Amino acid sequence: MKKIVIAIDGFSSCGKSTMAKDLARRIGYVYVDTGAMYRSVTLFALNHHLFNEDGSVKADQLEKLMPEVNISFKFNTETGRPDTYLNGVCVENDIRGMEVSSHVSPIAAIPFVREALVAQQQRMGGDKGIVMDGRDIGTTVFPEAELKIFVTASAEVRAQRRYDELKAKGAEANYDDILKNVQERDYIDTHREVSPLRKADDALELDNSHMTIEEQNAWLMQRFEQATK
Ligand SMILES: Nc1ncnc2c1ncn2[C@@H]1O[C@H](COP(=O)(O)OP(=O)(O)O)[C@@H](O)[C@H]1O
Ligand SMILES: Nc1ccn([C@@H]2O[C@H](COP(=O)(O)OP(=O)(O)O)[C@@H](O)[C@H]2O)c(=O)n1
Repeated sequence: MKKIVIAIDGFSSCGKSTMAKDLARRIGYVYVDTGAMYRSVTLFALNHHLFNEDGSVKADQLEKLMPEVNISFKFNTETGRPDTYLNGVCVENDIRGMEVSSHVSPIAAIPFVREALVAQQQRMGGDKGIVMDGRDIGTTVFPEAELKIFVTASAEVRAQRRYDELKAKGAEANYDDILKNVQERDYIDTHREVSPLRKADDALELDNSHMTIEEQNAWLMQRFEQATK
């Protein structure tokens, strides 16, 4: 069967990677979490002290160091999902914590960061057979994707899901802080100049506020079947 590109965009913590990962596994496609790439650049910037006290980025210094940022993915057979590597080191846990979450949006608004990551993402999808999730996949990375999904859910529902996830991992979590972070990132992601988060005109919208994971996975599978029949 002809392979296609599947672009899944939407707001923070609404279940994009959960659905994307499940679909990729079921149909034998590669899954790419582009948020993990922006998170990895953020971790690199934190490790190199490239944030000013007011939270802004020392962009000139980061630009010089960008050639040293090498992001890759390796499939983890135990978890059944790809782990993210920054310069050869697995950073899967480090990039999911609140410190990276609260610094990632200004990094993702920098044009040279987006240019570098978008080019890498387009190379990864060159042979199709890929499910990619993020904010700008259907609008900028793969505007010609055969199937585009735009996922939403209320900010409160999303914050609760993220809170439950951090708690289950035994990590520190405060619901109010997470809600504030989700709302701040939504604002920055939708208002930045370069590739702001928005629904592509030809994307199918899914509000999964009141859906279970199984229901949304089944919904996506049906859309895939319709797109490839
Ligand atoms: N429909 C759903 N109902 C309840 N929890 C969900 C649902 N979809 C995803 N989740 C959970 O919400 C959290 C955020 O989902 P995730 O896929 O990481 O979101 P995103 O990739 O959009 O940031 C995860 O812990 C995931 O297991
Ligand atoms: N394609 C993408 C993916 C993520 N991002 C940025 O990276 C951040 C983290 O993305 P993520 O998908 O890991 O975020 P969550 O939805 O998991 O909270 C987002 O808040 C965006 O600022 C982006 O700008 N473009």
